[in-house]
This record gives sequence, C-alpha cells and structure tokens, in this order.
Amino acid sequence: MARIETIHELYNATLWDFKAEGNANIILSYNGENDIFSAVVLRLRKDNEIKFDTAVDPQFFTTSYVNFVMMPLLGSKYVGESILLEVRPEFLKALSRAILPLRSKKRIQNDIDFKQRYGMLTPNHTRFSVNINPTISVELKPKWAFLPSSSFINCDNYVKLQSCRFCMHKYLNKDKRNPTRYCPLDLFSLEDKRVRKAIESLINDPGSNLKLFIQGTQIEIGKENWQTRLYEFFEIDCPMLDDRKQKSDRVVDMLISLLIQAIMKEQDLFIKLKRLQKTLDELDIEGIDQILLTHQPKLSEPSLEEWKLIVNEYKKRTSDENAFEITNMDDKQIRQRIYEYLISATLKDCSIIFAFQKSDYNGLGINNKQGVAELQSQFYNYSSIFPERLQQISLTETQSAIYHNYNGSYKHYIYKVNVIDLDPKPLAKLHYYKELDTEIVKNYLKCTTIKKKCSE
Ligand SMILES: O=P(O)(O)O[C@@H]1[C@@H](OP(=O)(O)O)[C@H](OP(=O)(O)O)[C@H](O)[C@H](OP(=O)(O)O)[C@H]1OP(=O)(O)O
Ligand SMILES: Nc1ncnc2c1ncn2[C@@H]1O[C@H](COP(=O)(O)OP(=O)(O)OP(=O)(O)O)[C@@H](O)[C@H]1O
Repeated sequence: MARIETIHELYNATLWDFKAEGNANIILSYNGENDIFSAVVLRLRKDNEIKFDTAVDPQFFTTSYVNFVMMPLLGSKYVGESILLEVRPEFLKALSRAILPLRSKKRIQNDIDFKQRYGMLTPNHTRFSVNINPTISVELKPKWAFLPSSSFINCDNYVKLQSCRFCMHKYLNKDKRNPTRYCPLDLFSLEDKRVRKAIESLINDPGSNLKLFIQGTQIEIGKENWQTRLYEFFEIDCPMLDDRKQKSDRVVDMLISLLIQAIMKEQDLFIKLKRLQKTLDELDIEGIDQILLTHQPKLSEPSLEEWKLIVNEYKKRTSDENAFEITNMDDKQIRQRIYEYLISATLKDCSIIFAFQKSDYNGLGINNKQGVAELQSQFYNYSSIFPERLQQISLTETQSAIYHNYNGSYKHYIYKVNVIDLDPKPLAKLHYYKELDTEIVKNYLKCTTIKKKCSE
C-alpha cells in the first residue's frame, strides 16, 4: 500500500523549482537546504478531462497501481518507490502561481489540480543524493517496441505488420515532411549498430523522446553550443582538438557511447519491456475493438485487488503452454485481455532515465584492458549494486557501476536506471486508441508511397 506523510517543512512554494511537465503531471524539484530532500521531486496531477472512476483517491490509486502492477512486472530495481505527501489547495495554488512563467505555452491550458489531496514524492532520477561529482542524465521515451502479429488485424491494414507503430505515427505529427529517423525497433534490437543508429537519431531530433540533463537541469539539445555543457563532465580539454566542431562531435560521441554501454548492461530491462508490451497486447486494438463490439462485456475500472489478480492471471497465461485459444474466450477471459491491453498501453508510454555520476574510484590509473577487468571483478564482488537510502523518507534506489571504455581509455561511473510514468490508463481511453490507430494507418497509407519495413 502507498505510504502517506505530512511533512510541514515542505509546504513552502519557494522550496520548489519547476522541473518538467507532461500531459498529465507537473514535476517540481526541491531546492531547499535539507539534504534529506536534495534529490527528491514532487509530482502533481494536472486538471485533465479524463478522470478515473475509482473508489479511492486517484494519487493513492496510481501509487498503489505502480506498486501492485508495475513493480511485479518490471522488477523493483527499475521502479522507484514513492511516498504520498498530503497537500492543501493553498499550497498548490501558490505553486501554480510561482511556476506559471516557466511553463510551456502548449501545456498551460491545464493547471495543477487544486483538488488533489496528495502529491507524490519520489527520488529525482536525474540527480544523486550525494552530489559530490558532476552528473549527467538521459531520459528515453522509447514507445512501441514490437510489430503486431494479431490475426484480428484487418487485411486492409497490412502495413501494421511491417511498419512499426512509431514509424507510422510520425507521419501524423507536425514534422511529417521530415520525420525523425528514430525507430524503437532499432533500440530494442540490442544490436550494437542499430542501437547506435537509434540513439544518434534521437540526439539529432530528440522531440519528446530524448531529454538530456546536467546536474538535474534540462539542456536543450540543438541549441547553440549545447555541447559545451558536456565538456566538464567528460573532462575534455584536449589541445590537439582545438577545432570546435571536432571537439563537440567528440563529446557527443562520448555521451552516445556511454549511454549505449549502459543500455547494453541493462539489456534485461529492454527485453522485459518489449516482451511485456507485446504479450499484453496480443490481440491488437483491432482485436480489442472486435471483442468489445461482439461481446459487449460489462466493464469497470478494476480495484487494486482486482489489478493484482489480473497480473497473476497474465503471468499464468503466459507461462502455460496450453493457454486457451483466443477464439474461445469466456467473459472473464475477455475482460482479462482488455485490462491487459491497458497495462500494455502504460508500458508503451513510459520513459527510462539513466543517470551517471563520475566516480572518484579511478581504477588507480590503469588503462589497459586486463587491469581494468581485474579491478572490475574486485569492485563487483563487494559492491556492484548497493542501495541508497534517504533515511527520513526512506526512498530506496539501486545504483550500479560502469567502466566506460572510450577508444581504449577507461573511466569509472556510478549509474542508476529508473522507469517513470507508469500510471494506469483509464478504460475511457480504449475508444481513443481505436480511433488513433485507424487515423495513423489511414494517414500512413495516404502519406508515403515507400512503406518502411521495420524489423524486430
Ligand atoms: O497516444 P500516443 O501514442 O500519442 O501517446 C501519448 C503521448 O504522446 P506521444 O506520442 O508520446 O508524443 C503523450 O505525450 P505528450 O503529451 O505528447 O508529451 C502522453 O504521454 C499521452 O499519455 P497521457 O494522456 O498523458 O496518459 C500518450 O497517450 P497514450 O496513448 O499513451 O494513452
Ligand atoms: N522522478 C523523476 N525524476 C526526475 N525527473 C522526472 C521524474 N518524474 C518525472 N520527471 C520529468 O518530468 C517529465 C514529466 O513527467 P511524467 O512523465 O511523469 O508526466 P506525464 O504528464 O505523466 O507525461 P506524459 O505526457 O508522457 O504522460 C518527465 O518526462 C521527466 O523529464
């Protein structure tokens, strides 16, 4: 269950900086002097039209959903703990006034929801609580990791079997004449060359799918001289490279190389995310739509207890070789598939944050492979993974170590990786999902004559 706290010292709007916002939430980072909160963010729900029809408080529900559904599926290593902080309308209104000038115009139509009773305190995944060395963080929003293969897909929509959802969707967005080269299937292939292509494409055209943070502050990629902020982190001051362009290309390449190395170390997360997205969406939205029309099942938002059962049932279904035929589903199995689709929708929309902090453990100056391998094994033996615990509010995070090998020179970093935005999607969105799917395919068929073949 979610833990609820009242922490009086936090109800002061000047202690919170606007950090970021999405469609549904606003995130504030603590700027006060109490070290306990130095790497903590406050996540507040925005006042959106789509409301959850649940008996319990929506923030309480969301936090418990993350604990009961997402943690068992993704693993506690990747899903941060959070605490509910009791909040009052006066505090929320003061925050809203303070952050208004900093918010993007495209988002301000929805304010903080002043009626929420709780905000969510969670670790700031773009910072470390022990802030002794420079930190760099990269947030990826990878989106759909698979090609569907459902027999429910209408033959007129055959493109869905060969072009991935993201690569089709990009033609519907504003920049459709010059769409990004990023394809999530490259990232999830976990093949060196393709992962590099995915990350390079994201850096060249980040959109909302890649964000970069230095010391927890977002850097706008592409803005003039944005790369200079990377020099300090990578300790680049090479006299041989006084050519600016060469220097900045090198530092971006170092960032890409560090990120790829961490992605490869955390392959399990990417494999898991892809498998979950795919198996929880076995029917495709076209199948979900058909069973909704044919069977008209009675549906309501599952309670937290029901969500636990849905996860267990999914696990049973996917481990059972004699699983039932999708053509022979009873009412309970039909509802199960619909709820599984909603879990998959969350996992198609989540983001992954990698944060790196330079470590003082410098490998004693060793720069040959054998020496590094020895040190690495010593290091991993005693502390490859260790939890960082913020005593008072007790939010645990897992940190790991990485030796970044860049052209034969090794640097040691501590890093952490966390999945964010794991909120439940409401049943009311199913209709939107079907409409969007139809629109994406129709537009894609019309828009481009060359249909890209994405491969898993
Ligand atoms: O529908 P999609 O695929 O465009 O995804 C939406 C996202 O758009 P994107 O394509 O990532 O720019 C959208 O992101 P942006 O607002 O575009 O940054 C939201 O994440 C939205 O989820 P929610 O309504 O906040 O729960 C997302 O809605 P869901 O489909 O995940 O419910
Ligand atoms: N725990 C965290 N630590 C650091 N940054 C965070 C954290 N949670 C959220 N953020 C930042 O705030 C942004 C918005 O947060 P979040 O994804 O939770 O909002 P949302 O409204 O649910 O997004 P979406 O529009 O994708 O649905 C994230 O993209 C990320 O940059």
